[in-house]
Amino acid sequence: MPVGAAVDLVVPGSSANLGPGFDSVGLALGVLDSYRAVVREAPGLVVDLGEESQDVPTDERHLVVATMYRAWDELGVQRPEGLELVCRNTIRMGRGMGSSAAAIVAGVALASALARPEALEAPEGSPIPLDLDFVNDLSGALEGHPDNASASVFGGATVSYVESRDGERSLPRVRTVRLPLHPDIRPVVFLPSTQLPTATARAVLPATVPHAEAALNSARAGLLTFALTQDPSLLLPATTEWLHQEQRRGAYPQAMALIDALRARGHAAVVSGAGPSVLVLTTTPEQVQDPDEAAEAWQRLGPGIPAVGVQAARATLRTSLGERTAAI
Ligand SMILES: Nc1ncnc2c1ncn2[C@@H]1O[C@H](COP(=O)(O)OP(=O)(O)OP(=O)(O)O)[C@@H](O)[C@H]1O
Ligand SMILES: N[C@@H](CCO)C(=O)O
Repeated sequence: MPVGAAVDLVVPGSSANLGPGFDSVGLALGVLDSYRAVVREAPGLVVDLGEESQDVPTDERHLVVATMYRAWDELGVQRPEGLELVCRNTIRMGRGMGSSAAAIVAGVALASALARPEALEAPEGSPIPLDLDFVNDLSGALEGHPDNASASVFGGATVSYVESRDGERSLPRVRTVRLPLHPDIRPVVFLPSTQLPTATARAVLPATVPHAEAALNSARAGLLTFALTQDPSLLLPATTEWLHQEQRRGAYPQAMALIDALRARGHAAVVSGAGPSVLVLTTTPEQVQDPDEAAEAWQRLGPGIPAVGVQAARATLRTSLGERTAAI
């Protein structure tokens, strides 16, 4: 990989599950992480977390760096001796806003983009095309479930499924379709101050569910795609589910209390991903307020739904990352 190759990248966070679409349905959210990766002549790794940095390692264990190394291995590309990664993160970690999936998507996309000649030769600031299917496949495999990653890759609302585990490929193949979202749907997110690691939330899930409950869930998952695309008035019944929220209630009791209160008022409230954020899908966002503001300090966001996902461009090294990524 040539010294001087440089890529700027922006990737949205996401919500996952949306009720019955456990591990399959994703929704991109307008909360963005930005990265700059530069191949340096000086050997070694430099990770710049910025002033708002969250608590993550700055060596090869950094999730974006570790993913870049993994993606280069997968692509058969040799790692550069010198690498600088600048991170400007606004997706809060451990909240169910898809931070780890966005970091993995960023890592795969940065590695792919740096391996292309455009990363060195294209005019500064020009877009670098990405093989989004490759980014989606590897990101879903590394994350362990494709829902958040697919939304960060493609933007909008996504439904993902694994096509085969037949052993012909080293990775299962993730297939993703984008739903043509009804234009009136708006997300409202209630962000808590506390974190819940996804691994903890997954550890409390049962190994099996009764067949009758799986059948109920599958009906609502089908209804969810109709409500999201055709008829948002069905979002309340379409976001009822049987696979994960009740089973995790003990892991995020405040989130479930807020969801119960919002749903009792007719709002389609669900746990966002593995929690503990709460997502409400609505056509009347101004009517969605915390019914019990005293109970927990929720930060209310109206992030919008980006129509595109991860984007890369030849870095403009004279410009700071924040100024640059605003323009990608
Ligand atoms: N942008 C990032 N940069 C570096 N490491 C990250 C980043 N995002 C997540 N991580 C790592 O992943 C861990 C949190 O991941 P986790 O999956 O628990 O939360 P999440 O991705 O925010 O939530 P969810 O997957 O439910 O949406 C962090 O503790 C950190 O180690
Ligand atoms: N579908 C995942 C999303 C969190 O990463 C879960 O609920 O565990």
